This record gives sequence, structure tokens and C-alpha cells, in this order.
Amino acid sequence: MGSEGSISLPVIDFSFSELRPGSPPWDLVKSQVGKAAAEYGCFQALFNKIPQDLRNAMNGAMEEMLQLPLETKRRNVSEKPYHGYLGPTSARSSLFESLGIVEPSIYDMVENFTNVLWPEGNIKISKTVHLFSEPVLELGQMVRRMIVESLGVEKYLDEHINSTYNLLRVAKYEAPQTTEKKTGLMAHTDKNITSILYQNEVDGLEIQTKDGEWIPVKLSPDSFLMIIGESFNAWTNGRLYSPYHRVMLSGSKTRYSAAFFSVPKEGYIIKALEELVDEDHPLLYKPFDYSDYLIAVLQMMGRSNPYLL
Ligand SMILES: O=C(O)CCC(=O)C(=O)O
Ligand SMILES: [Fe+2]
Repeated sequence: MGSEGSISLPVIDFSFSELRPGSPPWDLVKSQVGKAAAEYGCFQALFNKIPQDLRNAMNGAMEEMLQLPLETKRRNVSEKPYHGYLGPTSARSSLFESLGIVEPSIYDMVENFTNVLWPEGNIKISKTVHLFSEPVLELGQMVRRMIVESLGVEKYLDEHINSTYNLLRVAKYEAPQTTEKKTGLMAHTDKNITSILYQNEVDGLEIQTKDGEWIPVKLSPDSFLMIIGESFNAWTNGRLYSPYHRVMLSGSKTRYSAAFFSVPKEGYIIKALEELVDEDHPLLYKPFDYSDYLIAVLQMMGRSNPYLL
């Protein structure tokens, strides 16, 4: 397919006032979502449910959190990989740093996080993160429901939704001050179910198509990028694509992003749906426990992966 930049990622509009399951706009959007998830494993979602002042507040909150002193950010710890502070190390891009917030739609969970960074509390940040997260996570659930419906496996919808929790990671990518592109985050696939990305108005994300072409993502301020993770690909026996993506940076503007990951709960076994396994679609992956899989991937990638803890 053509030279670089000649194709772009699907853009899907979720800004209908009446986007209820079963309604005509729902069915229309659902067919676009199903197609995009199968062909690209990602799409840009236009979503007008978050007012500009809340987006501005979120941008400010991300900046404030990630500009704290290193020893403060390091207090954001977790025994689970990727759930706590990740900083620049010799094995990772020196431009990247991120903090992890488990279950950001639950106010008390956000407060637990902010209290670690600000022992005296920071209600403004807690409220902003919580308020911002709620509609984003609703968008995520809506997309997952549409995908499950478009594959004709609605009977597993509750199991699918209830088998995950949410993890928010806010990241800072230091401006490289160069005209040529520098790596901010190495190429990788997400291992979880779905990821929804929001950014301050600095682009940098690139997605690889099935043909191997890298497409730079241009996100309008009121849009999000939805990415299918490997676990969703496995659960649907390969019906969905899970694309490689990376962050490439140039110029003098610092990039901040908020990535909302839906992650399989501990102990949940990801097993391809029997309805999606047949002669034309032989079983692709043996059932697996997500936590074991993640640990195996991390071990396999070893030191060569800067994305590693
Ligand atoms: O910051 C971004 O835009 C991408 C983050 C990402 O791909 C990840 O954290 O898995
Ligand atoms: Fe990612």
C-alpha cells in the first residue's frame, strides 16, 4: 500500500447524543468499530463528552504529577509489573517516565495514589483524574461491547467486561530538542485487552499496519486512540488485530499522555471462544493466565527492551 503517509487510520465518531445499544447510530458505529478492530487493531475515536476545561485540567494534572521530584515519583510502587513508577534507565528511552494509577474510576483509589505523592492530600488532582477517567472508561466499555456484538458472541459480554480491571498510566516524554525523530517508547504490542490513549496536544504516536507501514497518529484534542491488545486478539482467536506501536518525538514540546488499559484480572484464564474456533480458524493460542504470560514476555524480552521494568 502506497508510500509513507498515504494511508490514515480509521476515525470513528462517538459524538451521537443517542448512542444506545440497538439504536440505528449504535449499529452504524458498531460496524465501523468491528471493521477497524479487525483490520488495523486501532482507530481514532471522536468523543465530545469531555469539556475542554476538564481536558485542560487533566493536562495540567499530568504535568504537575510528572514534574514532582524523582524521589517523590518513586514512591508510586507496586509489586505488579507496569503498575508503578517507570523512569528512564539505561535500558529504556531516556525521554520516558510514567506513573500508574489502579482503577481510576474509583475515587478512593485515585486518592490512595495522590496521597502517596502528596501526603497532605491533593483534592484538585484526585478530582480531575477521577472526573476525566469516568467517561473515558465508559467509552472503552462501549467499544468492547460493540466488538463482542459484532463478532456475534454477546452471551460472553458480562464475562468479558467483568474479567478486567482498569489501570491508568500517565506518561511524560521529554522534548528531545532535535529535528530528527528520537524514540520515546520502543515498538511494542499491548498485552492487555484494550488501551485508550489521550494526549496533550503533542503528537508522536505511530501505529504499524499489517503491511508493515508506520502511520503517524494525529489526534485532535477531543479524540482518543483505541488500541486492541494481544489478550483480546487471543480471546477472539485472532479475529482482532493487535498492532505494534511506538512513540517517536522531535521538537521542543514535552508530550504527556494518559493511557487507560483494561487488564485481565489475576487468575482469569484467557481462552479462545469456542464459537470462534473452526476449520477456517484453527485455535491460535493455548489458554493462558495473563499474569504468567506477562512475566514470560518480560523475561523473554530481557534487557533489549527499554519498555521493561
Ligand atoms: O504514550 C503513548 O501515546 C503510548 C503509550 C503506550 O503505547 C503504552 O504505554 O503502552
Ligand atoms: Fe502501548
